[in-house]
Amino acid sequence: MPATSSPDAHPADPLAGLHDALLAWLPSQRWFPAKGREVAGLRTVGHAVVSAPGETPTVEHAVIAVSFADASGGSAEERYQLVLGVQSSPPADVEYAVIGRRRNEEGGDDVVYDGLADGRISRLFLSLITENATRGPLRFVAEPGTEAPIVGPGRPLIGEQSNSSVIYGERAIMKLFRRATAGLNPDLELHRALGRQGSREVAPLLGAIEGELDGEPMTVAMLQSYASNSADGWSMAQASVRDLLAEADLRPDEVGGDFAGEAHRIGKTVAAVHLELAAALGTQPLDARGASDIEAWMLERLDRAAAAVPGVAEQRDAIADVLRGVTAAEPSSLQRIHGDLHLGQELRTPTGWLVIDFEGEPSKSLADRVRPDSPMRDVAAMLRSFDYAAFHQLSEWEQSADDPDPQLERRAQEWADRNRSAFCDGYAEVTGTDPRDAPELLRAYELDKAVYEVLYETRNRPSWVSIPLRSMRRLLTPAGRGER
Ligand SMILES: Nc1ncnc2c1ncn2[C@@H]1O[C@H](COP(=O)(O)OP(=O)(O)O)[C@@H](O)[C@H]1O
Ligand SMILES: O=P(O)(O)O[C@H]1O[C@H](CO)[C@@H](O[C@H]2O[C@H](CO)[C@@H](O)[C@H](O)[C@H]2O)[C@H](O)[C@H]1O
Repeated sequence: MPATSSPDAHPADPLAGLHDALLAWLPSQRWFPAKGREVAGLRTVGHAVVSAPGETPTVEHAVIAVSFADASGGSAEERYQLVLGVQSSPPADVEYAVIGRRRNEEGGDDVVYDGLADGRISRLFLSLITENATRGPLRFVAEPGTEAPIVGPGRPLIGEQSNSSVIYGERAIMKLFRRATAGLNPDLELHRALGRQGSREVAPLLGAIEGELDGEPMTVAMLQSYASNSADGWSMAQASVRDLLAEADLRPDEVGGDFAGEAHRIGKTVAAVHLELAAALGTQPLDARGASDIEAWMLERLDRAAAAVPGVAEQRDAIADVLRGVTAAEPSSLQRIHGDLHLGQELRTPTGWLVIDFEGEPSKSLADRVRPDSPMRDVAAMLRSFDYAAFHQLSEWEQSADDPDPQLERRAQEWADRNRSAFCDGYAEVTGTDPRDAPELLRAYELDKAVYEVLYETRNRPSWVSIPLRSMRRLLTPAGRGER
């Protein structure tokens, strides 16, 4: 069935003439997560003009609701934020971002385009933040006590992103949250809490844009200090694994580009963030009741993954047994955590590591993303990421080689073990608690993450799914239990 604009779109809907163009444009946007799903319709649920009368271009902020024909791949309807530039003839450098044309009040046509592509619009947003301005329902707020960045145009960040960011002259970075959700976005909330705690493990928050959805506050965007001259942990780890697989006769500690020193530092950084989050936002005991709630969420998501992926369904009962390890574990504590940690969420700066993107797993509801959880979830997610780094290279190598080499698989496993262990050592040094001392809890969280990843990869990057499937099998064997 072809996608149509919603029949209940109000004639006064300012985007009414643009629905079909938007429906054609959305699937080509990296941040639009529902690429494979059949779209049933679109309606505008929020709209405001942000530019002042007479300002060129006209800038609009909109929230659209996209509904899907098939609800089994996720929610039946998802809401997204748009910043739109509107001008009869916009400059040539935003041509690539054009969405479509819309009739204007004079009876002519305007071009409507993705506003973040236009340096004039990103400059306007930055100056409104520094002025603590209000435009319609949008409030632009500078973070108290921070130095105002020099106002200038931003350049859109090109790369793999769930949201959309613009960078201001290597000084600041603004992220527009694409998924529109009523409530305070945890990325903003936790950056604010950590910044006020004096954290050196996150980039300082410089400001935010706040709006409204369903009569509640909503986070539109977040501005923070830009760490220039930084590299992300995933790229660095990939370079290290590449060196190892090229020198298959050597051990991970013998080749150039050994990553264990960095893995140890990342462990210390994650531990410091956990201590700071606990100090800023408190802790609560992980008692029998809390553990049984966590077990119930894990089992629920296991069943969702099993319904979608046969490889998970086959192992469902064995996985469930491991997940029940959460209730068998010693009492510990719950607190706010990162929630979706991986090597790509760590930036190596000349002075240390920064943790970014505290939004939590993108497919979870806001209520689930802000729920206190065990810090073990983050630790387990990092351990998974070391596995990913090692085995992603191997699976690529295997796909291109005629004759798979078992020696390389052993080497990749050595790389993962060495770095997982260095990470845990670093974590234990700072918190005084070694994650490996709670092996059943750690294993349950690692397996829960692997199950999530199998579903994530099936929906987003099917050629990667063998990586978490391989780990899932390893975590179900007795040999996969030991961390040391
Ligand atoms: N403070 C920062 N300094 C430098 N680069 C950053 C900073 N924050 C984010 N980035 C870059 O932007 C990318 C996307 O940021 P992220 O917060 O992960 O966005 P998303 O939620 O869209 O995935 C990161 O991978 C990193 O390259
Ligand atoms: O970065 P996001 O918050 O959008 O997180 C999602 O995408 C991640 C991939 O970009 C995904 O992470 C998985 O792949 C990583 C390698 O690309 C690997 O390091 C992680 O360990 C693995 O989980 C993440 O799960 C997903 O929520």
